[in-house]
Amino acid sequence: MERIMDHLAHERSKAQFSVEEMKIIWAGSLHAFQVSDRIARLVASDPGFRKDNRAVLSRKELFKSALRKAAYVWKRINELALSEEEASWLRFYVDELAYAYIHWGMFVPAIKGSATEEQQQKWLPLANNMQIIGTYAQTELGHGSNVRGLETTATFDQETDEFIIHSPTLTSSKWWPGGLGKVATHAVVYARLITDGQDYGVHGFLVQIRSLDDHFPLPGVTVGDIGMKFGSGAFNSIDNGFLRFNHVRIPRNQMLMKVSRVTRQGKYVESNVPKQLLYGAMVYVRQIIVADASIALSRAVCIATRYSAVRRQFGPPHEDENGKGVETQVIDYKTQQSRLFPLLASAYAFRFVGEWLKWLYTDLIQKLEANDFSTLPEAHACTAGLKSLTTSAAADGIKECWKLCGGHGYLSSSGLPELYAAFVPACTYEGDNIVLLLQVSRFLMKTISQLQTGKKPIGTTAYMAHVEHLIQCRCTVQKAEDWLNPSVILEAFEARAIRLSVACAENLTKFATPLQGFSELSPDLVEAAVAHCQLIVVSKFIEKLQQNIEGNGVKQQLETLCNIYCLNLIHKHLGDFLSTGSISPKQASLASDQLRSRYSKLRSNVIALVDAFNYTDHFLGSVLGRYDGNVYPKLYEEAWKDPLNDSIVPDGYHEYIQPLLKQQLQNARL
Ligand SMILES: CCCCCCCCCCCCC/C=C/C(=O)SCCNC(=O)CCNC(=O)[C@H](O)C(C)(C)COP(=O)(O)OP(=O)(O)OC[C@H]1O[C@@H](n2cnc3c(N)ncnc32)[C@H](O)[C@@H]1OP(=O)(O)O
Ligand SMILES: Cc1cc2nc3c(=O)[nH]c(=O)nc-3n(C[C@H](O)[C@H](O)[C@H](O)COP(=O)(O)OP(=O)(O)OC[C@H]3O[C@@H](n4cnc5c(N)ncnc54)[C@H](O)[C@@H]3O)c2cc1C
Repeated sequence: MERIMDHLAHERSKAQFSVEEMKIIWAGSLHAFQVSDRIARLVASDPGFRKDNRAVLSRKELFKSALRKAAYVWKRINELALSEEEASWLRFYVDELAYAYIHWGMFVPAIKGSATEEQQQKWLPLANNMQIIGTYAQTELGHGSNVRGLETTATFDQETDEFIIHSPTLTSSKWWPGGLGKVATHAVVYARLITDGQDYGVHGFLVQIRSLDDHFPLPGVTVGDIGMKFGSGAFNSIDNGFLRFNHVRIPRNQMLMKVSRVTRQGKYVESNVPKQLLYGAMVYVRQIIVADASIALSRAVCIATRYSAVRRQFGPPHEDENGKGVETQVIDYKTQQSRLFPLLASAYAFRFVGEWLKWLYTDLIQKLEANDFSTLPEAHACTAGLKSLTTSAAADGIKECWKLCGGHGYLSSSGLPELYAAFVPACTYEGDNIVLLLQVSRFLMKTISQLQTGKKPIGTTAYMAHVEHLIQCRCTVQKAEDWLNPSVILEAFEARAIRLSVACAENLTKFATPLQGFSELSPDLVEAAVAHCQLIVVSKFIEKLQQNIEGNGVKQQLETLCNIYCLNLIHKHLGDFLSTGSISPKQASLASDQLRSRYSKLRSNVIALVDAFNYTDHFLGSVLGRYDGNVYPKLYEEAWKDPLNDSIVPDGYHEYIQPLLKQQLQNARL
């Protein structure tokens, strides 16, 4: 036991940089670090936020426990008079999915984004004080991705000045909204607006669905939970629900009227803001999900890295720091490094691109407030594309981390199965990842076609202005060290991205209609979108390194991580880089040499690099990822806690095992 604890301490002593300074870089600022650190400790030390029994709770117990915690969170927020920032850290570290995620993450933003000032003044105080609990009811049984295909109707009745909300078919039943099944009192419902017999497409409406007195559904409302979801714990603590309306009436002023409105006379009037602002809540949440992806991946990487340093298998006996003969730490196997270290690098890369995306979103909101809508298409493409790229990579990465931990990774107590089950739906919710990449490719094709009209591409597509150079340029790498030059890396990624996009644009012209071309070429378009999004991540990592980064050795570690992130992508997508002629086979081989050498350079710092995430043992929720590395005694202790070990002879022995054994005995005697 002592040896293992010493072992991680020894790993930490090998770090070549200031972990404390890196913690600040990871958090984003000294202030963010101090607040998050304080709240993380507060949560970890409060028995009311215990979560180690989640995997063995039944669905009903789990749901009730999530309700209890959500109420306790609210109580603590008020008792401690926490600021909005502190409150959101508290919800984050409690780490239990409940209705509050949708209430704060989607219901409130949807009101802020789509309601008029007057409507906000009425509804936001109620929502902010949790006097009403809201959900975001967009998806239906028959349609999720195709929002324009939603079937719920909101028909204006001029006589009573009301909308009649109705579910005309089974497939129009709302299906999936979180917090809807058993908790929400109100919902932002997306429905087709019909007035004067004309269908004006999908709009948002604020609908009360349950009584505020006894919590029963209001007349005409049928509502319930859609059932168990993948994995134990995870999303089963939340009540994703179904909802059907039978001619439910709401006042006209409960249509969210920022984008367009219906007058007392039933006239449909558009405002001067683009109709896409109706989808504003999705842009907001997609940006948050990119930050979630870096957190989910970094949690898994932290667990797998610490455990890989503790775990030993095979190898010529080494001497440890005390001169004892020991086997090889699995983290020293090159295969383990080549699977794990790129994930560590990705966690940092996603953190920085998430930080940038947050800035982009804030900038967008400021511009929208000034009636400048020019950056909306780019913000939509960036949030959609990066949500897709980072969640797919994080979900795959978490699964890889569990395999990196061998058999013990499969145990609930490793924390990895639940983390995976909780995170993998991020590839689907807030937009299926492929559907979102197709949105990016549509944006790219539009940008390319506009190049011919002389329109200058801006922001993340600015590189497209250099299309002629990027189509012809040749990568200058001659030796492995040349791959450490950021401008060489950037040019290779730009060349690959633009060549894939231009090839798609050229191929599209070969089809009878753009629609047909888009459909036939969609796999290629998705690849082009991935290449563009990876370029954004790479360029934002490189930009981060150009900032003033303080702290002993911190910048050097980030440079190594950036190199690993980029070179590993080249390695994984070699087909693209070679087929587009962005690099040569010889340069690809030099990139692999350099990648191997970066792994060796990173090795002594990896434990400190995961310590810099500053995750408490409570938040990690993993025996394998414990800070002290005291894995084996704790695994043994955890095993004893399983309810099956409550009795020595299991329940069912007398009914099912004993008769069997006795029967065999009788047979044997015969
Ligand atoms: C244990 C720890 C784990 C941590 C996990 C944290 C958990 C967090 C909590 C989890 C909460 C989950 C909550 C989930 C909620 C949901 O899922 S809500 C439902 C979300 N639904 C979707 O995302 C649907 C996806 N579909 C769409 O977004 C769109 O309908 C579409 C695909 C974009 C539509 O395509 P299309 O029909 O072709 O487009 P149009 O509708 O006609 O649009 C025309 C133009 O508008 C542009 N556009 C589209 N969307 C937006 C937008 N959001 N913003 C700005 N612009 C947009 C589009 O590109 C078109 O532009 P042009 O090409 O210029 O015409
Ligand atoms: C855990 C969870 C929580 C959720 N929470 C909410 C919520 O709070 N509120 C809410 O309204 N919704 C919620 N959703 C629903 C979610 O937003 C949708 O499931 C999501 O948008 C995907 O839509 P879909 O289910 O219709 O998938 P589909 O579109 O049916 O996807 C099925 C397959 O078809 C493919 N596909 C679809 N269209 C195309 C296309 N044009 N081109 C190529 N391939 C295509 C997809 O890639 C996918 O492989 C939640 C979902 C989950 C899993």
